[in-house]
Amino acid sequence: MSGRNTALTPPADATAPVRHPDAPAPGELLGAHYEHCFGCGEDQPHGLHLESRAGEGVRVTAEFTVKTAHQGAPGLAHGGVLATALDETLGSLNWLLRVIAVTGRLETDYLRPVPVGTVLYLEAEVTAVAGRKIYSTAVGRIGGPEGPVAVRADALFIEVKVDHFIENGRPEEIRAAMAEPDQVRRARAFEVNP
Ligand SMILES: CCCCC/C=C\C/C=C\C/C=C\C/C=C\CCCC(=O)SCCNC(=O)CCNC(=O)[C@H](O)C(C)(C)COP(=O)(O)OP(=O)(O)OC[C@H]1O[C@@H](n2cnc3c(N)ncnc32)[C@H](O)[C@@H]1OP(=O)(O)O
Repeated sequence: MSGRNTALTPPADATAPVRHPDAPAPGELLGAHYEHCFGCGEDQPHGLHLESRAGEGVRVTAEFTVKTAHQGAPGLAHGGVLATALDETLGSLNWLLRVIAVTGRLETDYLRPVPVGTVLYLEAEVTAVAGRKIYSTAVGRIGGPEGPVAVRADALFIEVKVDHFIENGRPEEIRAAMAEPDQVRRARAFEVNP
């Protein structure tokens, strides 16, 4: 094995990301894109209830509190749960670009154990865009927003059309989401994974 996968290195013709003019203002909470989302959904009892906030440029911050339900080893967060928190934070960057995109690749480094009860302070930014490919990176700190880095990730998101969700999602949930009377909530439900 020889280090990072080259699929996460932007190609030579990649460009700097551009914050959409209608992106939420820095400091604004982004809210859940779908109430049943495992990462951010407020009506998802098993979820992480991660809250992301717009930053400057194409950056976001988020906080995730590690609960007893998130354990892998006794008293420590499960690595897959931490990967989910990183994925969700990285996914919320798409809101600032105003594109719909799904995770194609997510590469995670675990640098320090994360005990139950910890608040993980996450920051993510888009580093480059090449056609449908969105390159991004994230860190998760413990002890405070300036604390030591416990986890980090690099990711490649791929832009998709809303049809991606309608064609691939289970009909029951698609119908329920389409029936949502609030237009904004209905649109946001299809921003990420079914
Ligand atoms: C209607 C509303 C409008 C408003 C929208 C506004 C804002 C949206 C904002 C906010 C979102 C908010 C919050 C998000 C929160 C959470 C995030 C969680 C995200 C997830 O948890 S999401 C679930 C897991 N995710 C999947 O469920 C994907 C399954 N997968 C597929 O559905 C396909 O696999 C797909 C679509 C990815 C690609 O398929 P495809 O046929 O469309 O495209 P294709 O294969 O041609 O790839 C095109 C180029 O990407 C390269 N590429 C592709 N995959 C790669 C990989 N893995 N590694 C390296 N490179 C890869 C190719 O090499 C090619 O590169 P090149 O063009 O250079 O050749």
